[in-house]
Amino acid sequence: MQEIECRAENIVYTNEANGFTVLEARWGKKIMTAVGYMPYVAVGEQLLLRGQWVLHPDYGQQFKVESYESYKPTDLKGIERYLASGMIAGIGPSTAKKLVQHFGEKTLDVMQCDPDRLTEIEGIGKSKAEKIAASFAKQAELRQVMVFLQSHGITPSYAVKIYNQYGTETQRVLSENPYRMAEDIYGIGFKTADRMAQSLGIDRMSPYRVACGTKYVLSQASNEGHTFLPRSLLIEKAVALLEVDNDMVSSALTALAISRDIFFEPDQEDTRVYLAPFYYAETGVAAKLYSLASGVDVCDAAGLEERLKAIQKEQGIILAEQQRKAVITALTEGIVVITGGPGTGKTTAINCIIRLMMEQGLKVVLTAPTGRAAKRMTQATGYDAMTIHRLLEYTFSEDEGDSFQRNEKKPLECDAVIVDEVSMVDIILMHNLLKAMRSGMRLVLVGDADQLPSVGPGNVLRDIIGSDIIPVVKLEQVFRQASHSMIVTNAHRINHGQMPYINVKDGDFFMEVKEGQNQIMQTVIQLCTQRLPSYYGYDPLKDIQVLSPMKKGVAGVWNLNAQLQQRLNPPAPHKPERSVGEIIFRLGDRVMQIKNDYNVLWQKREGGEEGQGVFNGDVGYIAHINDEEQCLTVLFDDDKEVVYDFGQLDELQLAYAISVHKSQGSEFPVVVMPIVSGPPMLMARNLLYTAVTRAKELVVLVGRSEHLRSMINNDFVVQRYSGLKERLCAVKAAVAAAERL
Ligand SMILES: Nc1ncnc2c1ncn2[C@@H]1O[C@H](COP(=O)(O)OP(=O)(O)OP(=O)(O)O)[C@@H](O)[C@H]1O
Repeated sequence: MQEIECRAENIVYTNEANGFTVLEARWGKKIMTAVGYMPYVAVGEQLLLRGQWVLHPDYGQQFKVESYESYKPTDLKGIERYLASGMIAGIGPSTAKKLVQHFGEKTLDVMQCDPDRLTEIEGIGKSKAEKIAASFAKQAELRQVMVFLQSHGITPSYAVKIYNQYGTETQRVLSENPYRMAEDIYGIGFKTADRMAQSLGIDRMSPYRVACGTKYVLSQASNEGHTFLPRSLLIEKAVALLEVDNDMVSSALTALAISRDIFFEPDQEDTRVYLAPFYYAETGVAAKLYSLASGVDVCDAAGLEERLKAIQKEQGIILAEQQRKAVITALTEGIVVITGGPGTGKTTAINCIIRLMMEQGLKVVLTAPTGRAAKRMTQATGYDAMTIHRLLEYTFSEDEGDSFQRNEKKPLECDAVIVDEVSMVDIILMHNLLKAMRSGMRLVLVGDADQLPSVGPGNVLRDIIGSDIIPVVKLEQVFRQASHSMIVTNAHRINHGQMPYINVKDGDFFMEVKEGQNQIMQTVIQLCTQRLPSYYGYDPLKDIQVLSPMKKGVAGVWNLNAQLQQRLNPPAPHKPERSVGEIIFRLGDRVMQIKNDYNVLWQKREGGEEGQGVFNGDVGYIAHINDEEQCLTVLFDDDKEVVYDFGQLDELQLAYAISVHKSQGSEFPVVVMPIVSGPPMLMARNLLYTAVTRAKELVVLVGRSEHLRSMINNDFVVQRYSGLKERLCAVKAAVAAAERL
């Protein structure tokens, strides 16, 4: 790393949101360009830059800044340029000149220590002098905050987030308690805060550190799908993370319970410890499900049977017994869960439910957890379906964070809600949905309980089914029985622990037997780049999706993406690129949004219609990369453009290959999947089942048959700590006990 002392001469570009700056600086007799995160630097300031020289293909030699310090200018010219730059409110070029002529090298000292004297200059009255002094003090403070944060190991890009959060209070707040950052600022975790705390000399045994670290362990557990942790496991993990003893963690738990940050729940084996949001969500979901299940006006069942017969006749179908039961239950009970694998007639049942409900004069809304699932629901039913977030009128604001406008105070204006793909709904989202439902409304939950569970915490669908409290109808007969297609048949075989039928002549389900990860990876690449496009005419960028069980390794998502990118979208002089860590984003790349961002704006290419929200799992293509404006545009759904600031690129990933987990809720014409050996908790039946059910036209597996067999035999479902099932049973028992009194 090199150090350079220079003076900022011209700010070419600065991104207000993240502080990324391009500036020209005087370095000895030369003018040089420096780029990097240098928030709040002003023209005229002296800079100490640390970083290295790089050669940019278009802009030539530049100094890439990793950290920096800035100081007030000291020479007359520098002072004048600084004041004239517009950074200080109330001073323009002519006032700057007058100030420097009058006060000379003492100008900035006067502004700082004796601002009343500014009135000696013609045109500056008392109030203007005060305004100038305040603005100058703010600049000085910014410099100080940046120095403070960087000296404690915080990078400049994080420093901007921190300053945006705490403003002038930054130094005070963080000196007292750096762990607040982990709670208050998205993207800053316990570990960053802990590093800063160490650097500030905060005692490793401080109770606040232990409490913060313990909460961090619980929130990490929620990222793995748990709504709680058993107390002894939590203590073990917190002790390992914090390197403190058991008693300290126990005391922290007591303090956190008193402040209601966490909740304890007795259990036969071990006390369960919940972070407050998951405790409220789980108890709320159990109570509301129970009340919805028992509080509906019963429709006339005999009349319904007659009407359903008429609908079947009209539509030329005869519902199977279970489908009929599902439809009638949806109208006669407050809640019904309809579950079944692909082609078992769930959508057909939904269509009959909608018809019957509408005939009964009920207002029905259709919803699903992702944009893609909602779109499919619209196509399959002919009625508008929207995401649960849109239905609940989600908003985000800096002050209040996430919130839903539809809630217990302003419930949904309908009589029935039908939710598809409910296996993807986590406990928090379910809670928000139920909060917006009045008692007496009907709820129809439709999904496939054998798919991978939701990415977010909880095991909502499986717990509801397992509780035996809510009516469940399981559809088992497969209708989309395929004389021509093996995909549905094989999905069911896999789900029942049987080997799929593979390589049937003229079929759509193949396996290429290959040994070793390298051969497997090479075959996947050949299939995507040559054989499937030339044999079947598939477009490798649009139609084929590689799904890998794992991220790391030769046949993992990361390597496959790099290899496929190299072949399908190689570098070229006319294709701009932007690298983020190890990933290179190039014009034309297939990319995927990897977190829900409900606030990001999109605009339609045709017609300019605007809207908000891009969702985890949405796939698009890079349409522009603009180095000057530091942004990249992705085209989703062929016409929706979303502009990402370079600082936001952690929301995107290459998507030639994606993980099976990320593919949930999506469908693709062709799925290619490497079958390799791996940890049993990953290489399991439900992962294979989820992958195979994503394909509409063709499945190609590549690997060893033994690994395929062991995946199918492995019906291990990763255990999630979730208490919804017991809670539902407990609510029922409590109500029964109350009724006996
Ligand atoms: N009772 C029935 N008799 C005959 N065909 C049926 C019946 N129910 C459904 N089908 C047909 O079976 C096929 C699959 O049905 P449907 O789309 O309702 O299933 P699904 O469970 O929603 O499938 P997926 O989850 O894969 O979308 C459709 O072509 C549908 O018309």
